[in-house]
Parts: sequence; C-alpha cells; structure tokens
Amino acid sequence: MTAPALHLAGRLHSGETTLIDAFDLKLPAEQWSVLLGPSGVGKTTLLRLIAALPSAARLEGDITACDGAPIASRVTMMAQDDQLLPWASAVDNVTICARLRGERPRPDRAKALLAEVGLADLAARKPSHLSAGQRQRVALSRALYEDRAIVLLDEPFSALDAMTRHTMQDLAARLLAGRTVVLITHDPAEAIRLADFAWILTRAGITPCDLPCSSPPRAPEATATIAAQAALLQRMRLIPATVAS
Ligand SMILES: Nc1ncnc2c1ncn2[C@@H]1O[C@H](COP(=O)(O)OP(=O)(O)OP(=O)(O)O)[C@@H](O)[C@H]1O
Repeated sequence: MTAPALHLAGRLHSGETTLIDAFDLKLPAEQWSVLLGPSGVGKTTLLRLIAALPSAARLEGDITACDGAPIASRVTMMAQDDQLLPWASAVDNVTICARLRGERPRPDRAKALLAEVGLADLAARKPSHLSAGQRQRVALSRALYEDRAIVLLDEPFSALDAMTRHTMQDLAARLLAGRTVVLITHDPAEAIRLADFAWILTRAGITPCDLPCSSPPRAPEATATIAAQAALLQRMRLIPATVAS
C-alpha cells in the first residue's frame, strides 16, 4: 500500500461566515499530521471533507491526493465516540463496515487484529462489557481492518484516562506506521507526542507548529518534548478557545 500526501487549499465557510481564511496545506505522505485549534474553527469539518462525508460547511477550494487518485475509497475515520454497535460483539464490530458494503467478513483477520491490540480474549464481548479503552481498541481494530492508506483520527483518545491514552497513542503510532494519518486533538501533549507535522487552525488561516527533532511517538519526559508542549500551550492560549459562527 502506498499512502499519498494530501493537499488542502482554499477557504472554509459556514453559511456567510468564513471559518478558516485562505490556507494551502500539504499533509505529507506516510506521516502523522496533527491539527489543533479552537472549538468550532472547523477541524472536524475539514476531516469530513477529506473523507468526502456530508458537511454543513463549504470549501471554496480543493482537497486532493498528491498522486492524483481519488481519496474517498482510500480513507477510514476513527472518532472520539467509538461508534460501536451495542448489539454486536467486538469481532462483529470490527467487520461491520465490510458487511455493510456487502463483502464477506473475515472473522479470522478481525480476531488477529483484536489480538494485536490486546483483546484476543474479548473478541466475543459486546461493547457494554468492555471498558472505554477496550472499546477504543476495538475501534482501532476496525480502522485497521479497513486497511486504508489514509486514516483520519478525530480526537480518538480524548475520552480516555491518562494511562490508557498513553498506551493507545503508542499502539496507534505502531499499527498505523506507513499510512497518511491526520489527527485532530485539543491536547498539546498528545500533539507533540505523536506529530510528524502539526498545524494550528484559526479563522485567519493555518500555521505550522515547532516540533522536537526526535521521531514520534516521543518520550513524554524528554526535555525537548516538555519544552515543545509548553511552547505550543503558550501559543494556543493566545487564541480564543472557541469560534462563534
Ligand atoms: N450540522 C451542522 N450544521 C450547521 N453548522 C454546523 C454543523 N456542524 C458543525 N457546524 C458548524 O461548523 C463549524 C465547524 O464545526 P466543526 O465541528 O468542524 O468544529 P471543530 O473545530 O471540530 O470543533 P470542536 O473542536 O469543538 O470539535 C462550527 O462553527 C459549527 O457551529
């Protein structure tokens, strides 16, 4: 699988309001690109536009893959809400998208992926009998089962406790290596830990963030990681926390 770079250019509008003014963003191939910004600025909207999902906003511009091939068939998305079907087992939740497309499910492959995320013994459990972290592991397995070159992550770890989040970050970094990943987060620590590249979205446009020279996932206790987090937090504190549209 070759994962493409993505090119996002234009202006993002919601009705008569400009959410994000002129931007021209290249999200590099096979890297983690992290998007931060105030609530309501349009982060989820941009992700949905990349995935060609319906959106209330309008992009005056283009989203393209740099290899020229269509994007939609090469994308999978993982959200903060695990979006598991409550009546289906973990293994059936992993294969659900394939089954909805009318494809024959491959439970052995789904179980192997559940084993990869440490849930080999819980494949038959329903979501109500799993912890929040375990449910997010199932959601990650589902994204991996889709085996898409482009993976969109919309605050997937934000509802988890600190230790589980840390474990999930490591797991996702390892299992999604080689794909073009776009992660939305509000957490400067998560951004600095996971980003190959990071940008802050504001109404005025999109600007890059400074990152340590080391490769992600970065050790949280490293001096450079802590300094970059502090600098990013400082920058974000200067931006209004929410955007009114
Ligand atoms: N279904 C909708 N109908 C109308 N407007 C919407 C809808 N969904 C979102 N919006 C508006 O679009 C704008 C961008 O929303 P979006 O969810 O992309 O923001 P966000 O940056 O992801 O915010 P958050 O960090 O709070 O999740 C917001 O101002 C919001 O009010």
